[in-house]
Amino acid sequence: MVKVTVCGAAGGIGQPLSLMLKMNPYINELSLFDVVNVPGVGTDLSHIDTDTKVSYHLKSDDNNTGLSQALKDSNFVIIPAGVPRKPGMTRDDLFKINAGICSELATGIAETCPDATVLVISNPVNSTVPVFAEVFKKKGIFNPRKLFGVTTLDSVRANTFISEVATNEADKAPSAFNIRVVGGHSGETIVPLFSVCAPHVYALEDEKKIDALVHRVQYGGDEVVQAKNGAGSATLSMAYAGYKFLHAVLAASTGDTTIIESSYVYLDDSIPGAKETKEIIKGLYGGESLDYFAMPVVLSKEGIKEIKSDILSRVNNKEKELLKICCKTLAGNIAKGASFSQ
Ligand SMILES: NC(=O)C1=CN([C@@H]2O[C@H](COP(=O)(O)OP(=O)(O)OC[C@H]3O[C@@H](n4cnc5c(N)ncnc54)[C@H](O)[C@@H]3O)[C@@H](O)[C@H]2O)C=CC1
Ligand SMILES: O=C([O-])CC(=O)C(=O)O
Repeated sequence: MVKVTVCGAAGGIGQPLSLMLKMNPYINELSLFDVVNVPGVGTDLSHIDTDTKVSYHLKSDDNNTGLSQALKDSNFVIIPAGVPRKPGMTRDDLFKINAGICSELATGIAETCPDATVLVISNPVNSTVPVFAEVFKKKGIFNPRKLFGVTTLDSVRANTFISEVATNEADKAPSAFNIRVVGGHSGETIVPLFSVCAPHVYALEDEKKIDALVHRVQYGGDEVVQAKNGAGSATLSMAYAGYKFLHAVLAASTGDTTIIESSYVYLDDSIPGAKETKEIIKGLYGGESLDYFAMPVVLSKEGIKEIKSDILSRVNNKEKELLKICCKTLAGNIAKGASFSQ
C-alpha cells in the first residue's frame, strides 16, 4: 500500500499536482490536505476512474484533527502549502509566513508518520527545508535520506531554455537535455551546470549567450511572477516538476537504483558523497562548508543512496565563480531556516 499526502492540495500547485498523482500507477491512496476548499477538490478528483483512492481532510475537521487524519499511514508527503510571491517580492519575503506553516506540518509529520519521505515545495526552499530538518531533529526522527527540497523546476527550465538557443536540429527538443542544476532554489543560488552536461550546444561557446541562459534559469520564477501580474507564481510547470520528482522517488522505492535526480538535501556525513561534496564547497567558498546543497542524488528504496559529488569537480572556471556567489547567499538562507522557532 502506497499512501501519498499532498499538503496544500487546494492551491495553484496542489490541484494540478493532485490530478496528476490521481493517475499515478504507484499510488494506492491519495490523501489531500488543506486549510480551505479541499472538499471540493477531493470530491471532484474522486470521480476519476483510476484505481487510486482519494480522501480529503480540512485542518478544522473533527476538532482540528484533520492533519493527523490526512497523514495517518502516509509513506510520502509532498508539500506545496503556503503563500506564493507577487511582483516585487523575493522568495525570502515569504519566509515569515511559510516557515510557520512548514513548522506546523513538520510537527504533524513527526507525530503521525515519522518514517515518511518528505518533499518540500514551499518557498523559500533554501530555508524551509532546514525548518523541516530542525523540527525532525527535535522530535528525534530526522532521516536525512528522506528529506528533499524540490528543485526540479530549475532543471526543467534549463532543459527548455537551452533547447531554445540550440542551432542544430537534433538539439532543439527539450527532451534531448538533462541539465543538472545545483546550489539552492532562488536567484543567484541556482547554478545550472551547462559545461558538464551533454549534448554540447555550440551556441554556448558564445559567452554572452551562456550568461543570458544562466540568468534566465536563475530568474525563471520571476518571469512567471511578472507575467501573472499579481495572480501568483509558477503553478502548472511546478506541478509538472513536482510530479516528475515524486514519480522518480516512487519508482526508486520499488527497488530501481538507476535513478538520479537533483534535489536540495542535507549533506549528512553518513550518506556516500556528502563529505566529498562539503569538501568541494569548502574549497570553493573559502569559509565554512554548508549543510544543505542541491545536488544530483541516486535514489533508492531507503531514499538517498548517494550524492553525486563528482559533478562539482568537473565544472569550469565560470561555474566555480557562480558557485562561490551561490554559497555566500545560501549560507545566510540556511542559517535563517535552521534558527527558526515558532
Ligand atoms: N519549489 C519550487 O520550485 C516552487 C515553489 N513554489 C512555492 O509553492 C508554494 C505554493 O504555491 P501556490 O500553490 O502557487 O500557492 P497557493 O496560494 O495557490 O496555494 C497554497 C495552498 O496552501 C494552503 N495552505 C496555507 N496554509 C496551509 C497550512 N497550514 N496547511 C496546509 N495548507 C495550507 C492554502 O490554503 C492554499 O490552498 C509557495 O510557497 C510557492 O512560492 C512555487 C513554485 C515553484
Ligand atoms: O518564483 C517563485 O516564487 C516560485 C518559484 O520558486 C519558481 O517559479 O521557481
